[in-house]
Amino acid sequence: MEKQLFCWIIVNGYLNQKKFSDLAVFIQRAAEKKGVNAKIVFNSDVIPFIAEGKPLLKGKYSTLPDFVLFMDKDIHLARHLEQMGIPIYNSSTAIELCDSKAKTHQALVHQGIAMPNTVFPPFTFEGIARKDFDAFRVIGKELGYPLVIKESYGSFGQQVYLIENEQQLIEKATELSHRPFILQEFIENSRGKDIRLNVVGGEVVASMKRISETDFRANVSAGGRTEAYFPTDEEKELAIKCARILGTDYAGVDLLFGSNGPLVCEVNSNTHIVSIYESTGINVADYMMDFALGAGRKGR
Ligand SMILES: Nc1ncnc2c1ncn2[C@@H]1O[C@H](COP(=O)(O)OP(=O)(O)OP(=O)(O)O)[C@@H](O)[C@H]1O
Repeated sequence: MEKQLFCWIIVNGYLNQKKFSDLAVFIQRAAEKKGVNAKIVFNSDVIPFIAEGKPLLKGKYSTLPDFVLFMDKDIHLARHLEQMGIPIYNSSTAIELCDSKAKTHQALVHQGIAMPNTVFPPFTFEGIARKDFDAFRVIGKELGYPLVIKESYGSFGQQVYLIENEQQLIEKATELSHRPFILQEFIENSRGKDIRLNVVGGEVVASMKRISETDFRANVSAGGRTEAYFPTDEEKELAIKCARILGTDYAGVDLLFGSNGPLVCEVNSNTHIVSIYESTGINVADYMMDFALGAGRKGR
């Protein structure tokens, strides 16, 4: 009899526990349907450490998994598991590139990917460079107003700000002086709407449109609603290309409606697939499981 496979679904143990638990249970059900024994593991419950030059784990577990679906952004844990020889999806490199909006845009820039004009402002962790507001005045003139500030590390639209004028720009740059961020031209044509394309193993498997009547951000947590969406070939191609360049096995690729075609907004390595199921009836977790089960044979 074939040995039953055992996987971990790793989710964040610190933030919004309910949201991450719902996501993990959703994936766990998909695993069970395929005969895989899946355990939900919070990143806070496993501690990577190096002892006598070897990567080891301490924490609440008794058996190591055959593979891991990594739905968190804990890059050190992800890399540590790889160093222990455990196959993980997505890879730590892909997670790292998606986690930082600055790194995502820089990874995509030479690859013919359409994106909003984007600026990487002067930055030091001491906040010194931010005191040079002349640079921001130049950036404001270059991008025009309104413009968008996005903290490099953020989710659910909570660290994305619409800046209407120079005064607001200086205030926000001061407020964020110790946190990395990027600035972008505001894509007026996409105000309050965007699309999310879920790409698994190089194919678009589900898509939805997010719409907000009240906020420039289309995020559901910012009051947006979702509906099923049928992407154009151009949109699909762009999403697949972004997922491939960033090395993701599965990704939620967000696109904006540019006036001359789709523009990449960002790429999520730990995409929340429950709302896309609710609006399309498509269970992305089934595809993710198939990918993980087949990846050994096909290679990444
Ligand atoms: N340059 C832009 N022009 C117009 N709207 C934008 C722009 N960038 C972002 N938005 C809007 O703001 C929302 C949040 O931005 P973004 O996706 O980059 O942040 P996030 O916090 O990572 O969101 P998520 O959790 O959905 O991944 C987008 O879904 C989009 O509706």
